[in-house]
Parts: sequence; structure tokens; C-alpha cells
Amino acid sequence: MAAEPTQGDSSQELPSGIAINSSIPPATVARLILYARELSRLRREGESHVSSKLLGQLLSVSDAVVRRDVNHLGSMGQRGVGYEIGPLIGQIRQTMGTNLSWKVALIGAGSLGNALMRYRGFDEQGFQLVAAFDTDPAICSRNIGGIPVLPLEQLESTIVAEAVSLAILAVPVDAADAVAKRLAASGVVGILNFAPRTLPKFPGVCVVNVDLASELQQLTFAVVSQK
Ligand SMILES: NC(=O)c1ccc[n+]([C@@H]2O[C@H](COP(=O)([O-])OP(=O)(O)OC[C@H]3O[C@@H](n4cnc5c(N)ncnc54)[C@H](O)[C@@H]3O)[C@@H](O)[C@H]2O)c1
Repeated sequence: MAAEPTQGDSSQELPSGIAINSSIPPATVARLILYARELSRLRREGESHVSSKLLGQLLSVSDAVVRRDVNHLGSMGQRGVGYEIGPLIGQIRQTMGTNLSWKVALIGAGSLGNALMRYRGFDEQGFQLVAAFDTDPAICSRNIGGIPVLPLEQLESTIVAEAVSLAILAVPVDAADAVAKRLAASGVVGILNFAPRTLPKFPGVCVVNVDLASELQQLTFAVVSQK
């Protein structure tokens, strides 16, 4: 896997909160993910090839940027023919690790957790949400969006039994560190953290932070800077 989220001290933070540790620049990683989305759409529409110019237009970047980004994946394009869409999607997925299927646990089945459990888009991207965990007895033993909500006491045993490797953290901020520590000790290798704080570093565990308020601040910055 070429691109990895944060691990240890050599991590880099993207403005968006994506954090990676890799020879591929973070901005390129972010664009590669978007290229894959556009390429999949083009393939569904029956296209077999795409030029760097068209791919650039779809993301509002220049064709030179596209070529530079795709060069990180090895030799892919052919002058005059463009990129073959199928192999390019395959190479991006292999680089991102999304060619694999990942088992995911959700911790915190509150407002945000509920919305995530009802979201149908994870499966088609290779992410299988196997269980959610919560401390509230009124929520545990329920089934939300087809996902069982289990008491937090069953966290470690379920992660081991189901071979869960990723976790989504949607607990209140004060609970985040302790839960993350338990996830790391159980063998989870990646945490998507929604709690508005920086988690402690755990060896071998990658963290990506999602913070919509920060995204909104970037949006306001973009709006005020163009005036
Ligand atoms: N990053 C973002 O853009 C974004 C957006 C919304 C919410 N959040 C954050 O996500 C988290 C959840 O938000 P919410 O609105 O769903 O809150 P919520 O209060 O509705 O849900 C939190 C859930 O976590 C459970 N919980 C509490 N302690 C726990 C523990 N130790 N282990 C397991 N479960 C536990 C609670 O019982 C509750 O069901 C908060 O930290 C919030 O700040 C982030």
C-alpha cells in the first residue's frame, strides 16, 4: 500500500484533516481518490479511455497536474490515447488499499453514529460495517440500518472474533482517548475520528480526522479570500 494515514511522528496533516505518511504528496492522494470516483462514473457511462485534459476538467485542475499525479502510480498513459480507465481505477484502488475489503466497527451510536449506520454507500466501496458499540443500555441490543448495536463491554471480543481492522469513532470528545486506546489494544489498525480532538498516537494505528467545522472554516476562508 503506497499511501498511509498518520502513523508515528513522520505524519503529515492535510488541511482537510486527512493525514498520511507516504512518498505520495497528501494533495495528490486526495486528488487520486477523486479521480477514481470520476473514472468509475465514466466507466459506468461506457467509456474505456480518458485523456488527462478531460480528467483535469472534471476536477478543475490542469492536465499537467493530472499527469504528475498519475505518474506516482507508475507508467499508466499512452500518448495520443490517454489512460485506460479500468487499469487506472485498479491501480488507484491498489495504492489506496480500497481493492481490499475492510471490516469496520462504529463506536458511539448516537446522532452521528445513527446516520452512518443508515448510510448505504460503505459496502460498495469495500467497507463492511459489522457492529456498533455504545455505553447506553437503551441503545444497545438495537439494530440500526441492519447493524447490531452491542454494549461496549463486547468491543474487544467482537473485534478479535470478526477480524475488524478499522473503526469509526463517534463518541463524545471526553470518551475518545480511552476508546481509541482500547481499539488500538484490540488490533484495530485505522481509526476514522469524528471526535473534535487529536488522539494520542498508538504504534501501528493510523488516524484520519474528520471535522466538518474545520471544513466550513476553509469554506469561509475561500469565500472571504475571493472578495
Ligand atoms: N467531525 C464532525 O464533523 C462531527 C460532526 C458531528 C459530531 N461530531 C462528533 O462526533 C461525536 C458524536 O456526536 P453525536 O452528535 O453523535 O453525539 P451523541 O451524543 O448523539 O452520540 C454519542 C454516543 O456515544 C455514546 N457513548 C458515550 N460514551 C461512550 C463510550 N465510552 N463508548 C461508546 N459509546 C459511548 C453515547 O451513549 C451516545 O449514544 C462527538 O464527539 C461530536 O463532537 C463530529
